[in-house]
Amino acid sequence: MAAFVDNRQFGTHMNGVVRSCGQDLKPSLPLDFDLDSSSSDEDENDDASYLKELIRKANAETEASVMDPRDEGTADQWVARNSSMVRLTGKHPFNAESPLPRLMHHGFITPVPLHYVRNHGPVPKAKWEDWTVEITGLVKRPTRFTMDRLVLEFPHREFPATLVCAGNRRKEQNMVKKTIGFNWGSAGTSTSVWRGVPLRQVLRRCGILTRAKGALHVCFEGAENLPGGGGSKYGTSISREMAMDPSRDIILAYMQNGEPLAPDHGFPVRMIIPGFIGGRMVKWLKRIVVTELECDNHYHYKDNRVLPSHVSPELANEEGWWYRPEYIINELNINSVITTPCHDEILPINSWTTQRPYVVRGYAYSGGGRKVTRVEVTLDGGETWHVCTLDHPEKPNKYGKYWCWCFWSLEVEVLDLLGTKEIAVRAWDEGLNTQPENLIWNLMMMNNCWFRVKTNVCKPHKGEIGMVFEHPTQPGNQPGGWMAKEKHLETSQDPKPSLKKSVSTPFMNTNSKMFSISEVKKHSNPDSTWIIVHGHVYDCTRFLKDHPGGTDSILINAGTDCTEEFDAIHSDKAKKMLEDYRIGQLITTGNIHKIW
Ligand code: HEM
Repeated sequence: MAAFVDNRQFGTHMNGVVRSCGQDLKPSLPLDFDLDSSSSDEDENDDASYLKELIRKANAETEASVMDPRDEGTADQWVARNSSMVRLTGKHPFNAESPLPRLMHHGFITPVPLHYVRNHGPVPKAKWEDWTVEITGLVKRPTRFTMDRLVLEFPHREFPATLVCAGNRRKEQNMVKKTIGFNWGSAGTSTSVWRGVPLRQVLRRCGILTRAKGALHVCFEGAENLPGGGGSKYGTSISREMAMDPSRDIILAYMQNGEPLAPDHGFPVRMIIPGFIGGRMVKWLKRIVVTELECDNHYHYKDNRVLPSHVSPELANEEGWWYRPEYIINELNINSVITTPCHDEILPINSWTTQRPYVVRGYAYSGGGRKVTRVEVTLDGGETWHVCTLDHPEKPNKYGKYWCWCFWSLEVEVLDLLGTKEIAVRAWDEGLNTQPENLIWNLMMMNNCWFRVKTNVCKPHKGEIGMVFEHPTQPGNQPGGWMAKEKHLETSQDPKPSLKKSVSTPFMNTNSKMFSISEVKKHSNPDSTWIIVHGHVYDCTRFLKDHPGGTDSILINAGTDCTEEFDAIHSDKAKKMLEDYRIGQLITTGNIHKIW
């Protein structure tokens, strides 16, 4: 296998289109650049035909990206997206996951338009030829690389890696008690073939200083022009040990599934840190700073942490929980999900279906390169477990690390399914980590309890019986899932006011001025911004500049009823804050809108 891959075939990019620039492009290299040391141990497991085949398969069944009318009027109206993606934070910013069956249909490599997206703000309008990545801080040779220099001066690495948002499966947490995050279902994960230049080689080229000289952390800074949130850019850091560890395959990626990155995935360049949570893989990468201290960006501290269950946002602020290093999340935890049966699937019970086994299927992943070694399914609440068949389509790297999800399956007799109330799955990795039986609630993320699918008897047709399967939740504000039903049962039997009512009582404010919808519609600009939530009218004008979700996300809803979106996105704290902005109530054709 070639130790050094000539990148000149890649050429120059213009607005995401590859333009070959031939052999005459020979950028000058620094005098002390050591070609050999930067390439010899990195490229051994690049297997061109294996990667080509993965990419071919991923792109064989096209999944279109189109201009989505939902983006009209937002800063992202120029970004093409797949219309099946489930939007989790309203129109803007774009946070979305694929419907789970659609994601699974494509198997190992996810087509780019179906890859989950986590954006904190508008997508930067980047141009390949203008973009630079600056390497600075505790390095001997601070350098600003153009994209062409990055591509041409370093050997590339290319391999498949699964990305997971640390919030994957968060809606289950939110059903127990609202966290400060929005409702990810179980498709907050996807796999691509990524190509990029190794971070450690870039840092070595720039002469990263020694630990003794204080070079302990490597900070990544993106270009997002972010609203509120205490900082205008997304940023985070990892330790020097991780950044320089050759076994971790950390790259500055510029291609995904054989194409330049899509705007939503960080065009022209982003970090890929295999085995880590997506939140450390900064998109639209602008700067890498080597420092003595961890990155001081708002998102580095106030996001991507698992705090003890009793810690509320207020306590986290008062007692400084955000800043305790032991609660940071870097590597993914072990997780698995049942994908077949899918939610609402019906299995008719008849002489044909009972003659053959039903195949239960799903995905599993773990962090830090740890291989998933076992997946087990129980049909009796954990009394007995069936060991599933595993399919690991990836080749581990030369250090034995696994960066991708795997798939599992188990043949089950239909009559056994008929006798059960629940199918549950748990996975194990080579560190013998496994998933907890019950959800361990925390303020933010990393839910990995057993994934449970409930079964119920139903009548698919007259005179026929069948089984219907129910997943715990559905993503975003989509209704459905057994957790919602159980919560409803709990609250309807509870004589005390429900959580939702007790914490979301903007209505203690006795202002009862009445407004017609046409009056509200007039206030849809930055000078006067009104919204309707649950039949109440709010004037958000003075809050626009402070809104953690950005000015745009409120402005595009100004003058309208955005109850569904507001509820889907916000924490109880945010709902309480709304109280301060209430100015009255909505009149609907003579009736007062029903409250809550
Ligand atoms: C006065 C009205 C509003 C208040 C007080 C408010 C408050 C907040 C707060 C506190 C957050 C941080 C996350 C949390 O604690 O839940 C947030 C985030 C956010 N809000 Fe609002 N919000 C308001 C209106 C809106 C509206 C009308 C929309 C659009 C429907 C919206 C969309 C968002 C989005 C997209 C985020 C970012 C979620 C993320 O990326 O994590 N907000 N808001």
